[in-house]
Amino acid sequence: MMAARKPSDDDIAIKVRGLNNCFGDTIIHENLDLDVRRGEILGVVGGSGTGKSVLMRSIIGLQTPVSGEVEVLGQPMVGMSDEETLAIRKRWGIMFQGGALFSTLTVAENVQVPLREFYPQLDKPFLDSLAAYKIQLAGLPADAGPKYPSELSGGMVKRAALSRALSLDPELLFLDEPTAGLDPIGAAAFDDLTLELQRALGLTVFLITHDLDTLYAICDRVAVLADKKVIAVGTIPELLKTNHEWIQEYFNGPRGRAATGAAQRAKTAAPDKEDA
Ligand SMILES: Nc1ncnc2c1ncn2[C@@H]1O[C@H](COP(=O)(O)OP(=O)(O)OP(=O)(O)O)[C@@H](O)[C@H]1O
Repeated sequence: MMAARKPSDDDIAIKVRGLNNCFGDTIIHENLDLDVRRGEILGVVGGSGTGKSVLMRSIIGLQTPVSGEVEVLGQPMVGMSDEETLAIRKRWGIMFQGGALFSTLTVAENVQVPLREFYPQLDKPFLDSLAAYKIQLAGLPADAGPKYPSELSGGMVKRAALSRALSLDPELLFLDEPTAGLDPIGAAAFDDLTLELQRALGLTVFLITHDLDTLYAICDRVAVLADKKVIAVGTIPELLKTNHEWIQEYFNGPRGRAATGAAQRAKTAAPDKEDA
């Protein structure tokens, strides 16, 4: 296990500079800059269609930007050799929106997909035991392994997707709207799990969300996408000091106020809990 380190500007896991993306005539990102500190949970928020998923796809190399630089764990993502691409892909895990599990594979087989791709020499008993461990790590019961995604509840699908994202022991975890569609209790449980795993495994987490409770509960900092770029990055109290209309509406609207109240009540109930 890695020792917990305080995330700092001196240790950047993901660096994005001058990113430009467009589809046809539609500009999605214009000169977007972002730093994700190693060891932090960075929440990424923004209105629908502001380009959060496209940003994630640009970082992991699924979207070739028109221009700009992306560096992940010190590795420039443009112009990589095949070996470099494989080496960097081993170091991250991704949970796509909705889980994106293979419906014809069981949970255990889904978890084994990245393991088989990167370590084809592993034999079946070893793959089975690795999958069982990852399934347990994501808080699923052991009997979830042989089940198909269609046999799982929404919360279990998320956990299965998380266990697959953890299959390669990643340093970086990308989560695209992990609590979308979960009831509040399920969402809070998933947040707790994310935080627990992040702390225990020393992960850096890039977390796209619309869920204000998630931001308050587990994110170290929040990056706000608007006007085709990241308009602000900081802790929630720091963001609240900015005058941007969307930020004020988002955090000070009825849902934002409810989430602030809930976070304050949780803090009062557990005053020694580390600030998120
Ligand atoms: N492959 C594509 N081809 C054309 N347009 C695309 C493509 N992918 C995304 N877009 C467009 O880019 C914009 C940003 O999409 P993106 O999915 O990144 O938004 P988002 O901020 O993640 O939204 P949401 O919060 O609704 O998930 C949208 O207008 C979308 O329609």
